[in-house]
Amino acid sequence: METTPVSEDCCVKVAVHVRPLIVDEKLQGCNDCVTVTPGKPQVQIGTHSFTFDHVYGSTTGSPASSMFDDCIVPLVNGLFQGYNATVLAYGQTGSGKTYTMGTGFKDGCHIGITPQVMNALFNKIDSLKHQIQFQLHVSFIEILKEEVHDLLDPTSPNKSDTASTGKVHVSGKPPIQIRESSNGVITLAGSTEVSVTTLKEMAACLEQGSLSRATGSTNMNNQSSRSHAIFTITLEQMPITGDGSTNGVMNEEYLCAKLHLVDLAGSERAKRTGSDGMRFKEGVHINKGLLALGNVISALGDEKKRKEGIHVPYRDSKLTRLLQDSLGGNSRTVMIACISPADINAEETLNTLKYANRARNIQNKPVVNRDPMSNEMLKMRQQLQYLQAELCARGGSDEVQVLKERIAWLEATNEDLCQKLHEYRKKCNITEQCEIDSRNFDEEAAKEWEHKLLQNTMDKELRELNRRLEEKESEMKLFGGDTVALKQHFGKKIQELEDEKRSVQQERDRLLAEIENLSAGSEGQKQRVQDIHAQKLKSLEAQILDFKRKQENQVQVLKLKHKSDEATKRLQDEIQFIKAQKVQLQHRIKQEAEQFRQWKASREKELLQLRKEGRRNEYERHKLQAINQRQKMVLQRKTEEAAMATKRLKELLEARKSSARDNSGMLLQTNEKALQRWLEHELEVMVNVHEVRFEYESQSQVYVTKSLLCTNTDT
Ligand SMILES: Nc1ncnc2c1ncn2[C@@H]1O[C@H](COP(=O)(O)OP(=O)(O)OP(=O)(O)O)[C@@H](O)[C@H]1O
Repeated sequence: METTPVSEDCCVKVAVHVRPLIVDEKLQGCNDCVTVTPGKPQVQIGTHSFTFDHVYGSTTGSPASSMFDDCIVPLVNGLFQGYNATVLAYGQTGSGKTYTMGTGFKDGCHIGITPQVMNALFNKIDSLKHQIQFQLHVSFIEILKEEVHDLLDPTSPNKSDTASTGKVHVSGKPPIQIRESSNGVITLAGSTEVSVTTLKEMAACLEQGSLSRATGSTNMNNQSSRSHAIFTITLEQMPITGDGSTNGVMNEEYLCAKLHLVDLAGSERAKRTGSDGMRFKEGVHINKGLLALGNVISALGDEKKRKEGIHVPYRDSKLTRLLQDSLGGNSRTVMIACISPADINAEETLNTLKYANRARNIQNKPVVNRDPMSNEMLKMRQQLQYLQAELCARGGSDEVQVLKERIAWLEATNEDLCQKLHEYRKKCNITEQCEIDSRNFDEEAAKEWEHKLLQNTMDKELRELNRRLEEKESEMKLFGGDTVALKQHFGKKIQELEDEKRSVQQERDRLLAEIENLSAGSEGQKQRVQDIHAQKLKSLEAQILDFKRKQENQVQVLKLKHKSDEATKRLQDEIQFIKAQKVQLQHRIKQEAEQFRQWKASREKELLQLRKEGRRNEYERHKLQAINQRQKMVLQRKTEEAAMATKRLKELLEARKSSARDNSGMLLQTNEKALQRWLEHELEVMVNVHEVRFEYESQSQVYVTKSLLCTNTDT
């Protein structure tokens, strides 16, 4: 989707929503510490005072019911004119963001901005459906611990059961990738875009996504959103022609706009939310994303820094990357800062107000989003109209033929463009289909596929640029030829006029000479000569008139030449622009190929490493096998020795029995001690053998696992 050139500069609008004290806060005996100046969009907290575009809630602020009409209706209307829009709810945990946005579907009850947007959208569509054909798509994603998850993934199980228990849950699909297209538009590869035709269908998407969203219980909110959620509505429109059909590929009125409804996770302090373990980790990610958002707002909100062209750190988090267009880009944006009036939250409330105050300085540049091919055609048509006007101004002359040829050529180009637009749309559909299919590939295949697709797209773009360049250059040649023809024509006319001027001067000289002679002649002769002179004067006057007309023609020709020079200049600029685009694209192709090469090289290095490890494990295994073999032999020997010793022991016992009375007690004692030492030694050897065997078996297990891994990666 391309956009028309700069349309308007507009600041991010900021509204504050002060929620009432909730039961928990009342039970803790909290006091209201936020004051709203009656009749003014002004908030005071302690010694600080802030002015915003609107302030809702509290006893003296505007009623929250007017928030939709004041802030959101202009954005919805803008969608129908092709302007992107964003509504962003920001604030500490438990301050009422989800309540305000209406993205927390609860017990079938819909309150908040999103359901109201859906109603307004369908009401407007209903009133325009006879003139315009609409197409609506919705997507719903969440950013959870720096991963983007699809909340409308039809393959993920229904989470309604877990949601009600307050347990954190996530979508089953792999995280979605953020991509930036050639014209800088941020897209989500692989997120579900549901086509909807009725309010009911859209509401069902909101419900499904809300139920799938990660929520969890903290000390500050028993149903706290643990992720940033973005509900996006895409509105495409195409006027219907008199015969009831849409204008299709020939239409330059095709518009497409997106509305992002963003419910951010709340900023929180682990101490106050009482979060530990998983909830603590979530909190860290939430705060990191919000910090990155704060840095972006600071960079954009500081006029001095902006003028100095300071780097805006959009790439520091997924959240800021996705909101790139909403903050400082192609979107009309409203930020709703949600605050709690309770004095225990005073510090967080002050921070939120400071944050929101900085956001007011952000300048966006929303533009009407049109189809690129339609734009190109619009330009061609304007050129055609200009040439037709030029043709009328020239009347019938030699150049008419040249212009007619150019018009025919332009019409042929126009047709060619229509055909290309048709093919382009078809390819887009195929690409979309391919993208859906590719979700099932494993990571490596997907990466290769993505690289090929990107290279193909960029090659196509390059071919298209070359084609346009050729076209413009041949057009330039035509203009060049045109200029030569004009010059020849102009030179010829000047020569003709010079000749005529000379002959008129000669005639005038001759007449003057005759007048001189006339004074010397008779009366009758005088009369005759006077008649002749009257006639000649008449014809001279006619010649002068003709001369004047030709001079006027000459002026016309000069004007045309001037216009032609301007058109040549324009073409030259266009050619320069296309050439610059071409260089950029070639650079990108090179960069992308280099990135892919590096990725491939690191992947191969990893494989090599794994193979090396495999070989090392194999060697270890052999070593352990040898040790084991040795230990087995020792064991065998010791077992034999043990058998021998047992035998000896038996014999000794026998001997002891038989000569108990005869032998002295001393000898028996010595034998028993030797036997005990031997038994201890045997025991130690057996323990050693057992340990070695255990080690061998566990190493074998590790080896088998790694070999399996290696085999999988090789395949
Ligand atoms: N304007 C309001 N009027 C009445 N109750 C409200 C209002 N705003 C919020 N609440 C209540 O306050 C509680 C917290 O609101 P909510 O869940 O919307 O906060 P949150 O900012 O989204 O929190 P988190 O960032 O933790 O998700 C809820 O019980 C909600 O019903």
